[in-house]
Amino acid sequence: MMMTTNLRSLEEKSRIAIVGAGVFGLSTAYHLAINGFTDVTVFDRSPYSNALYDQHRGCDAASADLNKILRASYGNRAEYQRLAYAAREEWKRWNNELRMIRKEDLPDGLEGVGDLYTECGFLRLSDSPIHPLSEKELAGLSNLEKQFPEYRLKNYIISDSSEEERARTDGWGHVLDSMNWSGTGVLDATAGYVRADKACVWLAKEAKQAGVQFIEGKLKGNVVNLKLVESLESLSDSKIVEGVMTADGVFHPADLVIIAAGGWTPYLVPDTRKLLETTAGSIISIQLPPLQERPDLWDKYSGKNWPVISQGHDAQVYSLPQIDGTIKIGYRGTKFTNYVSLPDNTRISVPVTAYTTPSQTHVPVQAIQEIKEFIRRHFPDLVTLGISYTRLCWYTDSIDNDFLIDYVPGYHKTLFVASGGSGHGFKFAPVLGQHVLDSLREQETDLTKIWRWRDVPQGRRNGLEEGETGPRVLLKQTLATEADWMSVMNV
Ligand SMILES: Cc1cc2nc3c(=O)[nH]c(=O)nc-3n(C[C@H](O)[C@H](O)[C@H](O)COP(=O)(O)OP(=O)(O)OC[C@H]3O[C@@H](n4cnc5c(N)ncnc54)[C@H](O)[C@@H]3O)c2cc1C
Repeated sequence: MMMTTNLRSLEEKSRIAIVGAGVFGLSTAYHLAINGFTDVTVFDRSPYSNALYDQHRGCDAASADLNKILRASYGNRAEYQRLAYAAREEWKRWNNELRMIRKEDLPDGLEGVGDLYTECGFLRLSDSPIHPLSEKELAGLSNLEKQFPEYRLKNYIISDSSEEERARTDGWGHVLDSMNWSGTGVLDATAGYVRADKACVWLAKEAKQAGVQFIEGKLKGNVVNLKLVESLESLSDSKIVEGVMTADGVFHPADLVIIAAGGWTPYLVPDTRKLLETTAGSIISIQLPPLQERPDLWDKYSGKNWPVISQGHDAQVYSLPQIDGTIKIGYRGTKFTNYVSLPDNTRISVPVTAYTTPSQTHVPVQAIQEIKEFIRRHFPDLVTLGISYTRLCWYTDSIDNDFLIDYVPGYHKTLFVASGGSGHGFKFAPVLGQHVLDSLREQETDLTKIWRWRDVPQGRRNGLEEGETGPRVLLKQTLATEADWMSVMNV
């Protein structure tokens, strides 16, 4: 068969296969469908957007999580600030939509969910007299204040712990008092948290209603290969993807394949390996005693009384308010990598699926120690409760923290990548796909420009190589031994 080398054009009837049902895949699918695309299929090997799946166990998707932070303070990155506020409006709209649904009509998995977005505020702490924000971030704040008057009104910079300062925090002083904390901090009362797992269920439901097909499961949803047009496979600069192969041996033809596979993206698309690297963040949970026993703790740590709190530059350790009695605390100070050898002798970092009980050893000791210190200092009333579970959560870091959303060069517009969430992608779930669509249509905007395929800046190449010292460490070198694990886990 003669193959054309013309670029494929995107049409509403194009067969589009999306690999990955995290927020990048789900949001893209949803926005394609509501914009008239009629043949969109999402593949995922973990059916975690399905209400019946236990979100927290055995799933390596970054999006499958209890909650995520929504904030708009983005250093001096006005594009993300604007996008975060646009997303915030949509999260509020989703809240309203959910509130309008009668209890008995709520979709499976969303029973009793309440709001998807809770505006509880975000308090960033530093113990040093130096402000917790860098100069760059401070410049960003003043930029935000200029653009968003609401932000100016609801952003409190606390430079000491005086009564007067506390009085200026609109009632948030009780949090500082309870933490027995004095130092510098910034409280952004226009931020909060979103229910991550529930939002995926909601977005998947919306996408299905708009006509998106889902193929999920270990075999039928597991994309093992991109199928290239045979006669062109040997010509490296002239490839056409004609569909995906799943682990059950079925070939699914497609005019366009969108890879939104989170930490597995560099594995599936070798071309992305210079731009993306998969690294782990560590999460622990503390389970409060049952509500009947300790209503005071449930109340104190609920989003109506308690903000998201972080400490250190770039929120090295952070905690979120309780959900159903679970308090999540994360550590992001060191990036942990998991390099494996591929059959072609390249080595890349890939996710380890890790839901662990306290007796297992999958979270780096360093992370646990930093988190324990954070708990001891700021949550003295939780110390005796101990850690109920630990989990690695896999980031897909791009070289510059900007997402990677574009056609992969050399595939005649049959292969597209939507990934590189770099630890801050979730909050954009409601609006992200809209901008992916701009990229698909090759419309140049502020966002498509920063997310497009790019060259690795000079001198940055080594930043993505194995074994780099400093803030990136090989995971296997950092795990606790079974013998010392139990003592590490006791707060
Ligand atoms: C610890 C942690 C904390 C974070 N905190 C925040 C936060 O507070 N606020 C915020 O905005 N963002 C946060 N993020 C970032 C955010 O979670 C991510 O940017 C976002 O969830 C990435 O979504 P994704 O769709 O790219 O990937 P994922 O959610 O990882 O989804 C990828 C999907 O692809 C599937 N997949 C992979 N390979 C295949 C295959 N071969 N076949 C079929 N399916 C496949 C996987 O099963 C998975 O479901 C955090 C991330 C981490 C790790």
